[in-house]
Amino acid sequence: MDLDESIFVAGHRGLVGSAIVRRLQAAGHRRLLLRTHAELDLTDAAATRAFFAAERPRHVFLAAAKVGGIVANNDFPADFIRENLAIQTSVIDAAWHAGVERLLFLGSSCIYPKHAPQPMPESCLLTGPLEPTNRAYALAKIAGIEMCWSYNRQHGTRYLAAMPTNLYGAGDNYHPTNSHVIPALLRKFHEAKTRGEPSVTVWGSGTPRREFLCSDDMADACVFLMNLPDERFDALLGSDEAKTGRFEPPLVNVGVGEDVTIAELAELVRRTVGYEGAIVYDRSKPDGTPRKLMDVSRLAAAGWRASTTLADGLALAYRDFLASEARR
Ligand SMILES: NC(=O)C1=CN([C@@H]2O[C@H](COP(=O)(O)OP(=O)(O)OC[C@H]3O[C@@H](n4cnc5c(N)ncnc54)[C@H](OP(=O)(O)O)[C@@H]3O)[C@@H](O)[C@H]2O)C=CC1
Ligand SMILES: C[C@H]1O[C@H](OP(=O)(O)OP(=O)(O)OC[C@H]2O[C@@H](n3cnc4c(=O)[nH]c(N)nc43)[C@H](O)[C@@H]2O)[C@@H](O)[C@@H](O)C1=O
Repeated sequence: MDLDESIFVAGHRGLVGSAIVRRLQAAGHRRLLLRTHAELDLTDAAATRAFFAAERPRHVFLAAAKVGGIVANNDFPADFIRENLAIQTSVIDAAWHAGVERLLFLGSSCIYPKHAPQPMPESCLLTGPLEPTNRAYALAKIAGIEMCWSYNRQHGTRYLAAMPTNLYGAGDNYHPTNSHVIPALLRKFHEAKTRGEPSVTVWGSGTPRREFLCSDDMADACVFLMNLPDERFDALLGSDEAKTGRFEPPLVNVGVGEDVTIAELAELVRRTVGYEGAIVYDRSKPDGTPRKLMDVSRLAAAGWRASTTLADGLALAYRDFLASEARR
């Protein structure tokens, strides 16, 4: 991406979108196209197409989505499937009409089967039943991958789908119930410390394993992928199964390649916050997928690795949580 080419970052005020903007600005990109949800509702296909026709972005990072943790996904499946299908359909189709050169669609590791082999390679897509707590969201994301693949096959576009593992970092959603586990635990441990409470309740059994990637690393991976030279970018676009007989969607996992149990994570967050009370488990809350570890060999072969340790990332995230509380 040249520094003067126009780049649309959809969802630029979110966890990942804001990190992508910081990363692009640090690299000197001068023509970022940014619209808030209020300025442009990406579920509105006509408005999205008009925006693309007027602004003609060359590159698109599709980081706008309806996003939430395990309980939000489980409680509002209709919202998750409807909004995500609508956003990605509007943006991918408008990008094609406007002649966008490259588009990066962000999915999620929950697209893979609940009992996928660990670590999960891209090739295990569509090989088994999904985790029920986020099946609606996962199916929307799978449809997004298929859309990228279909537009590439039919229209010769270059749309790549990147599947991030669980993310956290500056600008996260710290809602007590709708958020993901790291922002939720930062809030819970911090509030228990400041109120002098004897224990913190962690959902589920503590046994599920998760892999956590800092949003700044995620943004770095996204920009790395979009900057790959043509031949290496195109190698990630897979192949047309009708012609090759091979199931190779335009898909790349983004993760760190290591995971921890939720109990280990809770202990790390407890130490990060400096809370000295006990941890108790609420087994009435869902565990979700038992394990979700990405096979990141495809991305590593392309030349990218994560650089932030979980301990450093948690310290950064806790500082961000404190800053966001101070602004309230
Ligand atoms: N966070 C995580 O752990 C993971 C995230 N992902 C994926 O990464 C991507 C980014 O997620 P993340 O940054 O965490 O999400 P956030 O919720 O932090 O940000 C999403 C952004 O999309 C915007 N948005 C939502 N709906 C619309 C709409 N209809 N029109 C315009 N803008 C809209 C939001 O704006 P507003 O807030 O104003 O509605 C927000 O700025 C998503 O595709 C997500 O599925 C994948 C795996 C894990
Ligand atoms: C990124 C991913 O995010 C969602 O899936 P998930 O991996 O299950 O994400 P989570 O962060 O919400 O939970 C991880 C684990 O942590 C446990 N847990 C403990 N205590 C809290 C807690 O207080 N809050 C939350 N949210 N979880 C907790 C929780 O019970 C679970 O075992 C998908 O729906 C989907 O959106 C998706 O793609």
